[in-house]
Amino acid sequence: MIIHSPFAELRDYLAKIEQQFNLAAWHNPNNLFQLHYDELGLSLHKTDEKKLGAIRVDFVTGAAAHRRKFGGGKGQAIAKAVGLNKGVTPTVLDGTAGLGRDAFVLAALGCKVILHERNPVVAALLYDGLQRAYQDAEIGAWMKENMRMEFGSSHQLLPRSTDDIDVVYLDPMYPHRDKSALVKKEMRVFQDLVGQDLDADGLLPDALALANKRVVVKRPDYAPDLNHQKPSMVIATKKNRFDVYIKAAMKN
Ligand SMILES: C[S@@+](CC[C@H](N)C(=O)[O-])C[C@H]1O[C@@H](n2cnc3c(N)ncnc32)[C@H](O)[C@@H]1O
Repeated sequence: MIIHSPFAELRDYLAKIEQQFNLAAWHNPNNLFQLHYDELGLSLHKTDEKKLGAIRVDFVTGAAAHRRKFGGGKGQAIAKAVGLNKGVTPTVLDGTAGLGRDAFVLAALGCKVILHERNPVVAALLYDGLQRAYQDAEIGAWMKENMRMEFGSSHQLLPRSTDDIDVVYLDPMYPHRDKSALVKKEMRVFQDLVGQDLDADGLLPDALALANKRVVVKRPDYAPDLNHQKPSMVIATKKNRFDVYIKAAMKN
């Protein structure tokens, strides 16, 4: 897979991304997926579903900017799940980063977040989104301080981590029941791009070994417990739940 772009001056940067994430070796079934780089950065397109539009990572404008300014509050389920309290801002390792949405929510709430992503195409999108954010005059320094990614599988990276991690956050893919338009476009593309993360159970023991305080697993409400392991507590939202495995109390 190569990155298409009208900008000749970006060839070196794009070649670096192609190389870093080994995009040439990635199996692109029937050339279904394409990567483009335009004035808004790197984006993914699915050629048989033009209506879906582009999928890209944007930490700087739109919904991300709003969230950064207004946070979303420590009352929201994800904040409760990772144990955010007054004065407590844990270091979180997001072992299944995807496009970094949840990681950004956590960073906006004050956490320092390390992101792991193993899918080369998703990792390239995430990397480019982070690079553009790092260069932003307003949030660049804050982003560099609070969000960094590592390309690879958490199956290898979690046991090797030397970071002092309070919380490991996991949100592996799980088969969606709902095939209707209700399933967000991004989720549908992800199903085809990434598959089902059938090896996700194996992440829990490594996550529990690494986290000082807790492991949080995001699941659709109908999914079984990860690794068939009962959580210490469950925080339910409309369609998802956060299974929380507590190791130690959150303190400053
Ligand atoms: C459901 S998405 C995560 C979405 C993410 N929480 C967000 O808010 O954008 C799951 C992602 O985890 C990645 N993933 C699954 N297992 C992984 C592993 N063992 N190591 C690294 N990434 C993994 C998949 O490639 C996929 O991109």
